[in-house]
Amino acid sequence: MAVEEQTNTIPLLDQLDTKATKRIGDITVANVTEDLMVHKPPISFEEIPGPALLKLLDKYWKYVPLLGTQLFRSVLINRLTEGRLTWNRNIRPLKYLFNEYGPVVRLNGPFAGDIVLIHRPEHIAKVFEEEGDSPTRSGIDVLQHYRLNYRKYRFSGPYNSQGLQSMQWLQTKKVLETPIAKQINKEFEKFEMACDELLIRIRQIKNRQDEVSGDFSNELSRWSMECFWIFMISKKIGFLDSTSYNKNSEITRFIETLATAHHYMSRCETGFQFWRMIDTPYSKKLFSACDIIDGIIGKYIRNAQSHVRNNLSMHEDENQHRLTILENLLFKQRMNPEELATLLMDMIILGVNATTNSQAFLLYYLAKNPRIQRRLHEEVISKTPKDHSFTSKTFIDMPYLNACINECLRLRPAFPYITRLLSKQIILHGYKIPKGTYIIMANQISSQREENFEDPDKFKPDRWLKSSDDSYPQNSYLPFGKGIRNCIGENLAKLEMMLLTIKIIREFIIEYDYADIESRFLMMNVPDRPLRFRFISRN
Ligand code: HEM
Repeated sequence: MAVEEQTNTIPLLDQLDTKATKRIGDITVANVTEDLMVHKPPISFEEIPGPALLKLLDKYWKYVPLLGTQLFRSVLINRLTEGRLTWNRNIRPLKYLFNEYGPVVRLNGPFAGDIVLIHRPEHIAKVFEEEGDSPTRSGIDVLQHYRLNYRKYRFSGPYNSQGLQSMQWLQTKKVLETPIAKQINKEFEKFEMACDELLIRIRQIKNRQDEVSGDFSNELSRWSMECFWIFMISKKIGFLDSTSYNKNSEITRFIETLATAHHYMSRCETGFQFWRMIDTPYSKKLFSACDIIDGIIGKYIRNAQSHVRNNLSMHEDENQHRLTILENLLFKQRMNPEELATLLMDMIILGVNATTNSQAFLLYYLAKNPRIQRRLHEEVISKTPKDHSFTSKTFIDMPYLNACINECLRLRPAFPYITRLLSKQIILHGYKIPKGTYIIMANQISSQREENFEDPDKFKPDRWLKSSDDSYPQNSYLPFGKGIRNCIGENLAKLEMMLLTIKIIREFIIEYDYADIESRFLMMNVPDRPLRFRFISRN
């Protein structure tokens, strides 16, 4: 019998030997002996509850898909929720499905493979246990389309990679661990400078009531982009320099184009996907934004190529420590420039944007919780006095700051779902789930369920300070994913967020006076209102 089947063995109640008992605390329980165990065969895939199959193509027009392709094929929100939910681009439809059908929900794909939605930590654990050594995740199909069909690239990026490409990428990712850690440590000073520049900018742009304008997210975007390039090429590009705000500057164009690309990527992925057949107004806008981003990225790649050719003799180990991450990818990992361009674009459109939005939510939660902000300020001034020189060790000794970031990512993980394509059959909750099924792990839902986190809707950083005995169930909180396809930028993103938060809190009290900011799902959680924070000087 398969191992999976044995683990689903349960005793039948009417076969319990009630005389043979033992005590656990105040409770008397019947002993269950091996010979009383019965083996329940797994339940077939077809029996997993879920909304009924939609076969008729014409009905399809009524429905709006939620996520990228895999979901597009199946999630027909309006029908699935029997009209009770309108298309609002957030996580509620999935919550509804779990409430309606239980912890394992199957969505039949009228056009392609089925999808299974899960949220329980033990089910998520099982998927990761069985993910194999080259897991595949659902990618951003419209970006894949752009690369493979429009640009005729060979490779569609790490978020999409499968098969051999996936193996190559995972190899590269492993080798990069040490250079990435070194790079983050080495460039502290520059990361600090980027944060200081954002503070200067805040002082300049806030009005007489200390309020910044609605497009403060644009400033955060410049800051996280500056940090990203420091990380990649060890240089400050100047995203926050006053000259770069000029309407015609390349930097302004880059930032605006990034926002455009994000907007239309989300439109293309979540609307009806005509772009698969013909160029649509949205896909045209997305592709021309991607062309601009690709062009700028290409320039950095060419600079790195000529820098290495001109300045370094490439005798392997000798010069390894002098290579930037970008140069390392090009010359040590021998990534071809096309592949590198796709990697950088994904990192920018997804990773840099994720950092921007996570930082925005963090500032919002601090503004809405003045007591928490006060306590954080106390930790900040005691651990990082004015002349403090920052190193990666600074943050280890700041449990409350860490707790605030964890709590923000619990409530607003940048990516509310993690996906995997099953590489083999598994049993979940007694159901047999075949190889090739897409599993959607609703990370945001599991980190907001009462059984995993007490008072789940409240911003309570204290919960992260408890001893490990009281902590949350494993796999109920995975903002950076898990396993070998986890986020490569986790340490960078956390460092950026910590450094900027320290600097802001040291200088300002943050306030926010308007309606609550919720999240909107634009392929990631994005604040649904302008970030009109007040930054009140502490002096
Ligand atoms: C707060 C910020 C960020 C969050 C919350 C975040 C979250 C995630 C998540 C959930 C995944 C999928 C993991 C999985 O499937 O198991 C991921 C993948 C990835 N992230 Fe991030 N990310 C962030 C910032 C960044 C940054 C700044 C970079 C670039 C330096 C980056 C680069 C990547 C890459 C390349 C992958 C694909 C890894 C692979 O397929 O092996 N991320 N990220």
